Amino acid sequence: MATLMSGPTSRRIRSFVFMTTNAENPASQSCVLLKCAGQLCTAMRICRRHHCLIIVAFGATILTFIALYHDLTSELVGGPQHMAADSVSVILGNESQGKGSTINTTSLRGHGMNHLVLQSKIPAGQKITKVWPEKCKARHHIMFLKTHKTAGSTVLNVLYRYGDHWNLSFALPVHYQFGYPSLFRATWVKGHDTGQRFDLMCNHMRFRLSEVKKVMHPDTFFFTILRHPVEVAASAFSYYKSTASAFRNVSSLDSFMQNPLHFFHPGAQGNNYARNLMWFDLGLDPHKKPTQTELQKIFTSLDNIFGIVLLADYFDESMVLLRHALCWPLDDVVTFKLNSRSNASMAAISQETAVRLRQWNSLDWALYFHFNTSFWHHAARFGLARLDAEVQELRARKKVLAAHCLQGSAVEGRIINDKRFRPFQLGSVQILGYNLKPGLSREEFTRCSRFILPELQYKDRIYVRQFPSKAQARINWNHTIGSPLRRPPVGKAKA
Ligand SMILES: Nc1ncnc2c1ncn2[C@@H]1O[C@H](COP(=O)(O)OS(=O)(=O)O)[C@@H](OP(=O)(O)O)[C@H]1O
Repeated sequence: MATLMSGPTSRRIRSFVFMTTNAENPASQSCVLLKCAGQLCTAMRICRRHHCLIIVAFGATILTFIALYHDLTSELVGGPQHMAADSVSVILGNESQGKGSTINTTSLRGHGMNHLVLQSKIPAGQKITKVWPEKCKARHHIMFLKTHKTAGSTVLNVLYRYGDHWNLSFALPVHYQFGYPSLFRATWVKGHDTGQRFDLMCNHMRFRLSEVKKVMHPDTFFFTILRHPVEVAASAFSYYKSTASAFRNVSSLDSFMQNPLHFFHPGAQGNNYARNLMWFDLGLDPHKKPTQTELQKIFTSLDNIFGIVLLADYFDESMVLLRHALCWPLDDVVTFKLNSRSNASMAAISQETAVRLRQWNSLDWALYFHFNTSFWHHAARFGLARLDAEVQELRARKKVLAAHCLQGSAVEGRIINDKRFRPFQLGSVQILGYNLKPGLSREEFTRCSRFILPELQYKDRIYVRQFPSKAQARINWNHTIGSPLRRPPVGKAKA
């Protein structure tokens, strides 16, 4: 995060000084100088907070001095140090138009190396008009509505890692899930009877706002994720083939869509997975077709509840917008794709079936259409060029992390050596997971494992942290998917 403290000072060298704060260490503030000469900008940490205030107080003269002698100054104020800010966006304006018209995002990263942490080309004829973002505070009160088959497990991993790191409290289900497919009830949250309000909530549920509010803080930020309904239907068909009664006696999605009403009986076991699944998960009535006016009312109400609705189909863009909405560092939304099907488990969808699926899931289609539009409005407000630049940066970091942590790409469960990283398998569909690179140090193994730990294992880990006295009784330590990464020392956990 950065707060602009002072503007340009000289014609030859344009400089900005701004404060940075570090989401990982809010107490550490420092002062960063962004110096642009010609088309090249460099950013560096120049001093700590109190020096920054002095610099700002004395204004342009000192600033220019620093800009010219920044190497020397850097040495004087303590030499190379770890950069506190994680990213700074520079908004560029067209000189002739005067106002900012182009947006460019650059990344300000420290590696504990020398002072040079950012280099960015500024196109000819443009000038810096603003340094972004404005001051913001990382959100720690969050409710993620995890819809089914929409990349929710990957988002969940982001939240688990974040909450784990900051020791935040999670609203966890008393049993396996929050009573799904029934509408959510606050009494299904473990510890609700203590009157505790939780920081994070993110497990599958059928959404009911009034009940969720009972266990969450009043300033909770709500978000969810949707996916193209044809993709959701295809994923749900293979995953819930034996769970949904509508799918059980049909060989393929094509055959199902030839005559869905022959197989589908509303309300029959598991059939929430077979039609308008996202609509259902949002707590809406799948048996009643709303009028246009009712539909608009529903959308307005959802718009008011959810601060952002992500799209699995634009996952990286979603992560960037999310991290800005939450005021989190970019590194916190770096992910590996979790819970994906193997190629062998995927069947091609014919054009004809895709059209039928859209009609069959018309409520999901209406939802997706509405939130796809609002997503891109959100993206446009953020700035498409800025978004694109940050998406590239996110992908680059993902690549570096993968090269560091992973042994190859995602593989079938049976090929995963360490049982703790095997994802839950349902029916005959193959769900992929990862092997970690051999030879990682203990710290690196722990760090890397957080990114690939499947949902159930991570939930158990958090459960152990949050309810140490209950954990041993609840968790089957020898279970292939249930054992946590580090078993608590014998004798510490009480039944
Ligand atoms: N990062 C990213 N980008 C795009 N798509 C992704 C991503 N992560 C997961 N996925 C896909 O999401 C599907 C699994 O969704 P969920 O994790 O929500 O499933 S579940 O309801 O929790 O079982 C599953 O889809 P299918 O492979 O089509 O089944 C995953 O491949």
